[in-house]
Amino acid sequence: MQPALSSPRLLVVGILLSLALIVAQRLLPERRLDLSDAHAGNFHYLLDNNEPETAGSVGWVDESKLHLQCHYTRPANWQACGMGFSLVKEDATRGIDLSPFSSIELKMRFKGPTRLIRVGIRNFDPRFSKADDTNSPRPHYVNLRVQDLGEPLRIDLNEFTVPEWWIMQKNHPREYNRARLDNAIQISIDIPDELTNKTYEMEIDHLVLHGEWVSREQTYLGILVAWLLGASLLSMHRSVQLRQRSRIQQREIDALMTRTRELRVAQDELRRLAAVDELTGVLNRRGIEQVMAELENDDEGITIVIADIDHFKQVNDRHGHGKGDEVLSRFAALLATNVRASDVVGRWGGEEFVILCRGHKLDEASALAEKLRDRVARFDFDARLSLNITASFGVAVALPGHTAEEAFKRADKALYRAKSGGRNRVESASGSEPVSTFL
Ligand SMILES: Nc1nc2c(ncn2[C@@H]2O[C@H](COP(=O)(O)OP(=O)(O)OP(=O)(O)O)[C@@H](O)[C@H]2O)c(=O)[nH]1
Repeated sequence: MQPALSSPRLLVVGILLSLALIVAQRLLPERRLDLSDAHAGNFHYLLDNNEPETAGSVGWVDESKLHLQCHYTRPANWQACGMGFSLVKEDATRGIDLSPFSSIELKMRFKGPTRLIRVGIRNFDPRFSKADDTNSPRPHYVNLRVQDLGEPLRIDLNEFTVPEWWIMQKNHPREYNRARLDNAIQISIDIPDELTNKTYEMEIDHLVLHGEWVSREQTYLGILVAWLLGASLLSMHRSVQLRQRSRIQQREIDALMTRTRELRVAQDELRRLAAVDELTGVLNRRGIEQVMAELENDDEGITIVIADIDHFKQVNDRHGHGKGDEVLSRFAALLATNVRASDVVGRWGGEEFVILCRGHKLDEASALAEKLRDRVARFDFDARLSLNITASFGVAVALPGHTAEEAFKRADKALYRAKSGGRNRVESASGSEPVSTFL
């Protein structure tokens, strides 16, 4: 199944969102600050000299304070003709950060015998500017040709430069002379020319700062950061998912291994049960055959003792089949407890049992059979009934390299002799040769 947060789907969503942001940035309305708007409470003032009465006249033509005329009648130390637009409110040292703005739009009319007018921006820099020194805020200027003033002009804020005369005059460290408009307190328009005995008139139609609410650079940076953030979140999400998946897989592997172990134990138990006689708990015929096959390959040879209960039919007849079963169980237990741990006891069938021992010493095997015979004869199989039984034993050995099957046949023949010789006896097959067919 495709996960809800699939990578291709996220990629498409991310691309669409990025495109939408780029388009939205372009469609956003402009940031505007109209300094010529008479109703916006902007403060305009005249740029003139200190003694306008004596030196001439600079004044507003009407109450809009956007239209001025100046005429100096005699030269003075310092003269000015222009208007200023204040960018401060109560605190004269705190202006406007113009970095969100990119340009100034200016439309004005001008009359007078000069070729250039000057647009200036004063930036208050607390490192060296003083509130009571109007020349201390760093000036930035752009000169405009009078002949270009017929049409509205767009002046890029990057065009403004710090004038040399100010740099010379102040002698500040170099970094103070760099153009910087982060705390602009005034924008001015004036005439950088000879003023005496000349008449100038200027009228501002509009003076508007333009900028973007969110710049293109900010938009692209935002998109880039969002992509990086998204990619990191996605890779974190994926790594958590992978870790969870690997934990689940590990748990499944553990469960499988546990199940395999359980199955192996159950299989071993089944195998064991398949080789065990249900009534007596010793090996059954299948189990005996397996052990015989294993011992056959042994270097030490194999000893086979066959034990057969005498007249067992009478036990069943006299005491019932249930009692007969009990006797069989006890007989098996008696054999098992009287042989070595390395010997194997099994029930061949009915009342016939087999003891398999490693080695091929016939006298030792006969002694073992004799011991068992004696124990059986003296064992009380039921205290209440005083049930005593006897058993006959046939013994044979197979030398290394000889088959157990052949030794088994000889042990069986020996057992037959024990039975026919009166029972409650041990008979051993002489040697280890194959049994002749007429025996
Ligand atoms: N209770 C019981 N009896 C069994 C079982 N298997 C075989 N028998 C009985 O064992 C008896 C064997 O009898 P026979 O083969 O005549 O041998 P026997 O009576 O022991 O006589 P000999 O072997 O000649 O001494 C039969 O009556 C079988 O029914 C068993 O699992 N339980």
